[in-house]
Amino acid sequence: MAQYSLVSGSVGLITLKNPPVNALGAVVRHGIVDSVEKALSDPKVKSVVICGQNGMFCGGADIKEFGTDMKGPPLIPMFHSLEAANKPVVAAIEGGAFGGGLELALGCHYRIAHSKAKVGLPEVTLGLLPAAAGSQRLPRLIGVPAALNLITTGRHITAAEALQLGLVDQVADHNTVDTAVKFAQSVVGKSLDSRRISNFQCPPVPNVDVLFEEVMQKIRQTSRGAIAPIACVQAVRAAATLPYKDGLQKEKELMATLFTSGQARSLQYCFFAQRVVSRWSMPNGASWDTSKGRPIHKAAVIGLGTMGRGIAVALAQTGFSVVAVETQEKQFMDAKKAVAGMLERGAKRSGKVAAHDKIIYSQNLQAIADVDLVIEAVFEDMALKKRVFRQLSDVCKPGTFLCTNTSTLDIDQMAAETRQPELVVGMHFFAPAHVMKLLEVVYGPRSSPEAVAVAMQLGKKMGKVSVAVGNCRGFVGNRMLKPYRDQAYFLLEEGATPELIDQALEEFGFAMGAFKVYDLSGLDVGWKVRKEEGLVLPGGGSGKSARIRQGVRYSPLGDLMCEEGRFGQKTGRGWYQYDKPGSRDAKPDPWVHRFLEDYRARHGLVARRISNQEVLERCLYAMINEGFRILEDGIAAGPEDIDIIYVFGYGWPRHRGGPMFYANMVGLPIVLERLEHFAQANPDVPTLQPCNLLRKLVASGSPPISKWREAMKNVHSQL
Ligand SMILES: CCCCCCCCCCCCC/C=C/C(=O)SCCNC(=O)CCNC(=O)[C@H](O)C(C)(C)COP(=O)(O)OP(=O)(O)OC[C@H]1O[C@@H](n2cnc3c(N)ncnc32)[C@H](O)[C@@H]1OP(=O)(O)O
Repeated sequence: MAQYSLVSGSVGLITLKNPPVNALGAVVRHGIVDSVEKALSDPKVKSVVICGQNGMFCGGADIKEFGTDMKGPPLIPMFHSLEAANKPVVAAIEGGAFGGGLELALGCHYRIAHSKAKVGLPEVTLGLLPAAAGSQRLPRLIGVPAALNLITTGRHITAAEALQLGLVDQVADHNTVDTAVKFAQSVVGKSLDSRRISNFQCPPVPNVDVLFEEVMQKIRQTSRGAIAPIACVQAVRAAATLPYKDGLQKEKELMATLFTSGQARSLQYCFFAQRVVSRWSMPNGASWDTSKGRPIHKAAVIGLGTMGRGIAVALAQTGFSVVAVETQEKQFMDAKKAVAGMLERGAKRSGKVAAHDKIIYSQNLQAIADVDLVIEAVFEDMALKKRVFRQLSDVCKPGTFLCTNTSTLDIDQMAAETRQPELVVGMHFFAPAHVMKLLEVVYGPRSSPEAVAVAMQLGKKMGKVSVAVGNCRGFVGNRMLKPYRDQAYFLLEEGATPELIDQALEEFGFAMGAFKVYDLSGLDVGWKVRKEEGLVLPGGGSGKSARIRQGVRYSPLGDLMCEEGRFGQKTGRGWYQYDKPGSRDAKPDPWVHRFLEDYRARHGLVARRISNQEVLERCLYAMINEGFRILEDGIAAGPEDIDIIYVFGYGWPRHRGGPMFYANMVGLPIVLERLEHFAQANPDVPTLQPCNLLRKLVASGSPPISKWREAMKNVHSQL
């Protein structure tokens, strides 16, 4: 609702009330219309202030309404009547004004923001554009280049930046509503014509065509198939080149295309999924609302390789005191230098002081005796990790949380080496750990809810999107990656090239195809793991054993590449060729094509034409099938957890919602039918066998993804 009151004898105060963010649902819109009518018709009222309750102006249109019939007053006429009012209307922005909330403020004659408030037009992140005239008013107010930047990125800006851009008229340090009321009284009687933004001409831009062409080109390169950023550019272009009324018409047409698009549905799903996963739960019933964490003041990082360095930086930048331990002399010296550089660069980017004084370096494990939490990031070797956990258990004070950054290993085996296994959890960061947003928090059978709560809270403080998952090989992310990668290799055997597969995946929207990722992360990493698992045979093996291991289909292609010393970018040769070791510019390599042809000839394989569609179906459906198995096994609490892991940690295009949402969009019967087809053709690939949960969902009429958790409960109770 919106509450109306008369304050200071002559100011009509309209307070938006729709917790938690005062979104502009139908009831609020009715409230605004009624309140404005009251204010404008009351002769005692000389000016109007609009604010939001509980220190929050407005989070925008109510996203939950988008899938409904959206009754109630529409936003555009409402904002026009505010702008046309003959009494000054002032927006008092506390907390934030986003999307429709900022568009409401742009319909007002003046805007006053609290110094801690943020504003923005994040519609693009929801697959939309600011279609309540925001795409037309903002460029008229702050100019085309600045508006283009805000509208196409959706970024939230501070009140200080908004003031600098001319988006707000004043910044208040204390009571924003009081300041706005006084301000509203002070402008009574002043002409309002110059305050009605829709009357403004866009400030002229030299070479407007060149500017839009450049921006469009950049967006086409970076948007990876997302349509909303392109529509945003087109809408701002209309503002720059057309009269307001025509621009508004263009905005409406563009919005009509976006509003019902699959991309908008996917992005809005991601918005809510991100919030769903923060409300974690464990199979034993413990959850975010019943389990309290403990405050962490001082943390330690053990092992200063690539991951340990990033984790130490992320902790220090968040404000934690960190003890960074590395026992090997050379690594220790290198790490100190590297961490200092990372902190300097971070400080330069953020404009803050580099947090050097937050880190104490040590080569001695005794230095961590008084820390509250340890994150172990030593080499991915179980024997080593077990030894470290034994030592940690001896050295640390009782009650210290012991976390491991392992990406695949069994955290329960590490917990078994400690005196308090309930305090052990996985904190799986993604490289580079100070940049990547995802954190998998892994609980084992003995992890306490308190330990999970601590890791989840720590992740949140560090600005990570944290997802709680169960303990299994590879957890969620890496477990699902395996069948995807297996399929990519099998497709090479069957006739594809790395470029063909990567192109299909990149056109789908992945930041990088499977083989470019291999080259980036190093082919030797997986080779080492496979050797430890006893999968690697010299020369790739021969005869029957060449393409079968432990009874299932296996491609030795990755092993053979490593035998050739082709480890990827670091050696300047991998699935692609590079100008020099360390270079990132991947070029197709005729050597690889010959290598594949020889391999096929040796194994009697006849290359066939492989379509992009087959690449997507084989790689993605195999991955999705594993996702269903993960749900069936109770490793992830719901499809949202899997999707958020993939969007934030594995380059899955956000506008496709995540693998499980994508399966839901494609249609579960289609996914099932294709998996059955591929499984029949590849009986030696068990990961293509459709799993029970998928079959049961299809048998029960393919409920929408929001109902899968319920369906999963039934499956679990039947198992
Ligand atoms: C067929 C043709 C049709 C044609 C066209 C029809 C057009 C009709 C539509 C017209 C619309 C025009 C344009 C306007 C569009 C918009 O305004 S879209 C919304 C834009 N706003 C946003 O993107 C902001 C989203 N919210 C946030 O970023 C954050 O929530 C916040 C505001 C910064 C606050 O953050 P924080 O304090 O961390 O809280 P959260 O945990 O994120 O959120 C708290 C709960 O509030 C819910 N929520 C937040 N915003 C909204 C919202 N806009 N609508 C609904 N719900 C919202 C959020 O989900 C949380 O809920 P719970 O998880 O249940 O706690």
